[in-house]
Amino acid sequence: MTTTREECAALDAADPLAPFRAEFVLPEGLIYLDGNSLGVLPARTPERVRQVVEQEWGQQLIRSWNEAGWFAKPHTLGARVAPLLGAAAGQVVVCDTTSVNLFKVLAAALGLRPGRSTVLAERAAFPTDLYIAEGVSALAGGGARTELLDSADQLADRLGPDTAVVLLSLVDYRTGELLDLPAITRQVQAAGALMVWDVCHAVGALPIELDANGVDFAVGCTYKYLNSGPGSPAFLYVAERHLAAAEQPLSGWFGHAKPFDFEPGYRPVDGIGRFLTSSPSLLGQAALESSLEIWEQVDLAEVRAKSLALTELFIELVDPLAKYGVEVVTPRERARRGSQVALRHPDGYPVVQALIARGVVGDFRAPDLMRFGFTPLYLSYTEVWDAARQLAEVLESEEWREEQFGRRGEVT
Ligand SMILES: Cc1ncc(COP(=O)(O)O)c(C=O)c1O
Ligand SMILES: Nc1c(O)cccc1C(=O)C[C@H](N)C(=O)O
Repeated sequence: MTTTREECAALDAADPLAPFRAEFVLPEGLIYLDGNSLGVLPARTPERVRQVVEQEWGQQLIRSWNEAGWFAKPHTLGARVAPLLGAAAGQVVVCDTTSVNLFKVLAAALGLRPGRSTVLAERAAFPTDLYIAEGVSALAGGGARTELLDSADQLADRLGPDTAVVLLSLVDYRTGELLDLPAITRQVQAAGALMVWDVCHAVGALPIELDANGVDFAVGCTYKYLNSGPGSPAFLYVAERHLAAAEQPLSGWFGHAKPFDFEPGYRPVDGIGRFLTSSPSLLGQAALESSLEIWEQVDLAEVRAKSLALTELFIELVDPLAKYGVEVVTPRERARRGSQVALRHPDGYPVVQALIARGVVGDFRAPDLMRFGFTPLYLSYTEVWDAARQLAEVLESEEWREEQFGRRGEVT
């Protein structure tokens, strides 16, 4: 028995998260299934950004560094992101980008494991993570190198006395697979290595328990499920027990013990502040501040429950599309699934383009994956039903073959 549109409407009527939809700007007639790449605009954000521009910058000018709390923002925002990560305060700062933060924590982690020189990472990781790991390994000296795993399942064979750090994404950006954070963290630490999680595709999509699982380091972005806008500042987490000894190489003045003493030598401040480098981007932070006001009202258990229900519904509705060559790549087991569904199709690129032309926005990742992100705060069950129907129509009509939708292999 397939779920009907009427049943979806009933699920929407009973949805405890439904009121949050009014918090977001959703373009008329669009079903947005790409919030796993760029989250939508919160309705309250333009006003908050305007206030920072016109009031804090325009009127208060330089006084805002103190009076509007600009200096402290990396910390105050870090403390507000921390609950989304299952982290006590004092271990999270908001700053820079995911790539830059990854550079800092990987270098710090390598420094905490002298005598060990291997970084293990998944071959299928989001490429910037691998590029950064390569860069850090090259700079670390001592023959440090990054080695790639075909999957995290290989850890049992590959962890060894030379493994310094393991870097993994909690949710895979392509397949949407969710890894077992508690078990993997334990396994890595049992081998004497340190665990770094990239939580870009997990934060705001499901509860994350960094402290409870003794994670060493984590990094992530705020422009996906957290809705803070393109290029909004990222965050990093360093477990309290590492803060005294951890050293990061981007030793800019914001990480200095006394930045306004303008000393010639670098002296890192105690605590998580040593992972800061330079002046924060206040406008991006204003947007994050605004979206966090929404997140502070959200129960992450409800988000996870709805996320699983939405992805399950979509999988159920697209399963019959196997007759058009569609294969569900995302794990069906709840415990192994993040908040997106990836479908394999040899002509995934033009199919996604045809779907976008119909007002259903997903995306495509080479070589053949169509990705659909499910954001519980602003997506309804009915929209998921409608999106699956539109996909079925695109495949049935073969309209994706039209010239305008391009061909496989084109870049999005
Ligand atoms: C898993 C993952 N890590 C890192 C990044 C890169 O982040 P940034 O460009 O903000 O450094 C992304 C997305 O862009 C991502 O999906
Ligand atoms: N960060 C992005 C950007 O600056 C431009 C285009 C896309 C992105 C993304 O976030 C891509 C995303 N991480 C992905 O999962 O593919």
